[in-house]
Amino acid sequence: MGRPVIAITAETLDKHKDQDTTRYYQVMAKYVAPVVEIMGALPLILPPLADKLDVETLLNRVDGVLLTGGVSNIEPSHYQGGASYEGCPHDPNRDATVLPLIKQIVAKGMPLFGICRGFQEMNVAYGGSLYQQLYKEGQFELHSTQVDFDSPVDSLYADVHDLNLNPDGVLAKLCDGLVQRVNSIHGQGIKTLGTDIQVEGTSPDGIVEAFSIKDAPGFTLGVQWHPEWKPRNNPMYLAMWQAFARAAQDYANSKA
Ligand SMILES: N[C@@H](CCC(=O)NCCCC(=O)O)C(=O)O
Repeated sequence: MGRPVIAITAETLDKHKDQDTTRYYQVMAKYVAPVVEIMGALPLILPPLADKLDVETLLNRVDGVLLTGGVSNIEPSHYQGGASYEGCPHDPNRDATVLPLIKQIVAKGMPLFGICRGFQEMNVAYGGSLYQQLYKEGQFELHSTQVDFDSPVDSLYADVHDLNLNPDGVLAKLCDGLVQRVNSIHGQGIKTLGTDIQVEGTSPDGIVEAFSIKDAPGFTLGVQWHPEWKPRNNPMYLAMWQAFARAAQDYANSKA
């Protein structure tokens, strides 16, 4: 059997405003590494081409999709969230590419794994909404809601709070113990849950940290933290990549 192919969503980086000749489509290497090194899959970087992307060909060729994290935030118009706060970074190309894809991936039974921005994209695609600035709510101090990317990476990505798992969920079945530790690098968070979403885990202050899609025909998992960060150092992080790998291999085999 061939190795599965995993599409990995990229984000837009414009070196010069309004000049798409100096545009980059980029993915941090930490998202590619577990796809290659743990999953043994072939990574395919998916540029945010919006309606220029041939979705039918994409969905016929790949065996799983990884929705990456990203500094930019989903435009609040996608979840009736009012105006953006001043200076909020956006990536409209990424929104226009990823949001319409999500339900199609799930409907095909194709494995889907969403991380941080990717997790938020899954919630919004299913009709949910986000807090634009978690720290302004005053009750979610557990989260590094004003992320300082200049701090040393090992402290930026350190596990900082508990995760309470839903004992009936798919994530709990992958883990040894119902309380885990996770890192936290996000300024936004789930306000209302989309439809057909099963909560898999929450932080002690009540933020939804992990979910799956109810009754999905294939593997689905979205998480607010970063399991791509040193996944071999945290048994739950590793188990999640291994579960995604098994699902993608099964999906690839089913097409053969
Ligand atoms: N912008 C959103 C999502 C947070 C997120 O994906 N952070 C990733 C940062 C870069 C990385 O390590 O990949 C929010 O702020 O909530």
